[in-house]
Amino acid sequence: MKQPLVIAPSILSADFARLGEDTRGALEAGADWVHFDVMDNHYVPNLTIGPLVCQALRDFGITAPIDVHLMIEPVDRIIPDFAEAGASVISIHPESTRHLDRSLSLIRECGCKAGIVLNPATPLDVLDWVSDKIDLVLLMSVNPGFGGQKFIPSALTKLKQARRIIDDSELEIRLEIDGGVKPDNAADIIAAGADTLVAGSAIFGSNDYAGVIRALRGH
Ligand SMILES: O=C(CO)[C@H](O)[C@H](O)COP(=O)(O)O
Ligand SMILES: [Fe+2]
Repeated sequence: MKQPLVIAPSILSADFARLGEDTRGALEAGADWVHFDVMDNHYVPNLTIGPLVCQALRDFGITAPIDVHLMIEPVDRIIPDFAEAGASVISIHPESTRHLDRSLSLIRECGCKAGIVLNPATPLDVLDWVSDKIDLVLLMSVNPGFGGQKFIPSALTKLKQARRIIDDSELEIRLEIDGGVKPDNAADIIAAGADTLVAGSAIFGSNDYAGVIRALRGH
C-alpha cells in the first residue's frame, strides 16, 4: 500500500559552507527527510561526505530522518558508523557488497531502516530475495555520482513494476526515486507509484524552497 508522500531534499546540491542552515531551511520550507549522498570516488566517480558530517547535522539540531544513500564500496565497515552518527535509513546498491543479505541485516541490527538502491539498468529481480529485509526501495532515475542530471524516462516503467511488486508483497516498503526529479515531472512520478521523492538541484538551486516543495507535492 502506498504510504504518505515524503519529500527528501538531496543536500548534495546544498551550499556545503552553510550545510546546517541550508538543511534547516529546506525542512522549515516543508521537506520531510534529509537525503544524504555518500560517494567514495571508487563505486562512483565523485567524492562527498561521511559520518562526521551526518553527526554534525545532528549536533546542529537537525531532527528529521536522515536518509543515507551509500554509493561506496565496500559498505559493511561504514554502516555502524553511520548508525552511530544519527542515520535513520541506510540504503545500499547490491553491486557494492559481496553479501547483500548480510549487509541489509547489518543495517537493521544497527537500528536503522534498510534500503536497496537499483541503478537505471539494474533489474528488479533482486527484490524477490530481499523483500523481508528492506524498508525501502530506491530507484535511480540517473546514473549515480552527480546531482543535476536529466531524469531517465524508463524509470517511470520501472516504478510501476516496483509498485506492483511492493503491493503484492503486502509489506510496508517505501518506493523512493532519485535523480532529475523536478516540479514538471513529479506528478507522473507519483502517478507511477513513488511515495518518496528525492530532489537536490530542483530545491537547492531555487531561492524559493517552499514553492518548489509545494510544486513537487502537486499543490
Ligand atoms: O544520488 C544522487 C546522485 O547520485 C542524488 O541524490 C541525485 O542526483 C539528486 O540530485 P538531483 O535532484 O539534482 O538529480
Ligand atoms: Fe541519492
